[in-house]
Amino acid sequence: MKFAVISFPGSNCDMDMYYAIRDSLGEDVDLVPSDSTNLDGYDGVMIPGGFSYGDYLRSGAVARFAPVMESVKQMAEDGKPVLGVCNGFQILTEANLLPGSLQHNTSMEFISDWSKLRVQNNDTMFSDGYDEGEVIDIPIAHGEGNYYCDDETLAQLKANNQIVFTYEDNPNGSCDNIAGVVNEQGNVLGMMPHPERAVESILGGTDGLKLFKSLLNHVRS
Ligand SMILES: NC(=O)CC[C@H](N)C(=O)O
Repeated sequence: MKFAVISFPGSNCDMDMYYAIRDSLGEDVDLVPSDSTNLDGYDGVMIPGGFSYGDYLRSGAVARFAPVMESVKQMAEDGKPVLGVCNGFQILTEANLLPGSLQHNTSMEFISDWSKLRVQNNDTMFSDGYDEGEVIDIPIAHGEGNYYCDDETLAQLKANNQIVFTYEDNPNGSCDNIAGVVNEQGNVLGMMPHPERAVESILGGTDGLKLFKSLLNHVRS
C-alpha cells in the first residue's frame, strides 16, 4: 500500500503524518509537494495540519487552489480514501469536498491540549476499528476549529450518519460538538483532532493508531 502526504507551504504536521504511516503503520508513504499534479499510484492521500499559506484570508482558503488539489478531488471522486487533519480538514471544506466550515474558536484563542472524542459512527473505512460510542484521547491544536454548518446541512449530516467524531467537552464552540465528518460517499474524512499525534505511547497515547489501521484494512481488502 502506498500513501501520499501533501506538503503545502506552511504545513507543519506533514512529517508527523509521514512518520505515523511509515513507522507506526509500517506502510509506504511519500511526501508530495502541493505543486504536484499527479497522485497516480497512491492508495490514499493525507492532507496534514499546519498553517498552509500562513492561514491568509482563512485557514485553507488559499491551499484549495494549489495544483495538487485537482488530483485530490479526482481521488475523492474515484472513491479512494482522503483524510484531512486539522488544517487538512479546513482545506477539504474550502475545496467543497466536505460540507461546513471551520471558524475561529469561540475563545478566540489557539488551543493545544488533549481532547476526549466519542466515536459516533464506527461504520466507516476510517473508524471501524473503534467500538461505537468509544471515547478516545486525541490531541487538538488549532485556532480555527469551530465547526459550523447551517441547519439543513446538519440535518443531512445526521440523516446520513456523516458525523464520525464528537467532542465530549466541546473546546472550540463547534456546532453539535462535531470534531470530524465524512462525505456522503464515506471516503473523505476531515477532523480537527490529530490522530497522527497519538500513535505511540511515548507521545502520550495510541488511540489514533486504530484510525490508520482501520484505513489500512479497508485499502487491503
Ligand atoms: N494544527 C493545525 O493544523 C492548525 C490549523 C489552523 N491553521 C488553525 O490554527 O486553526
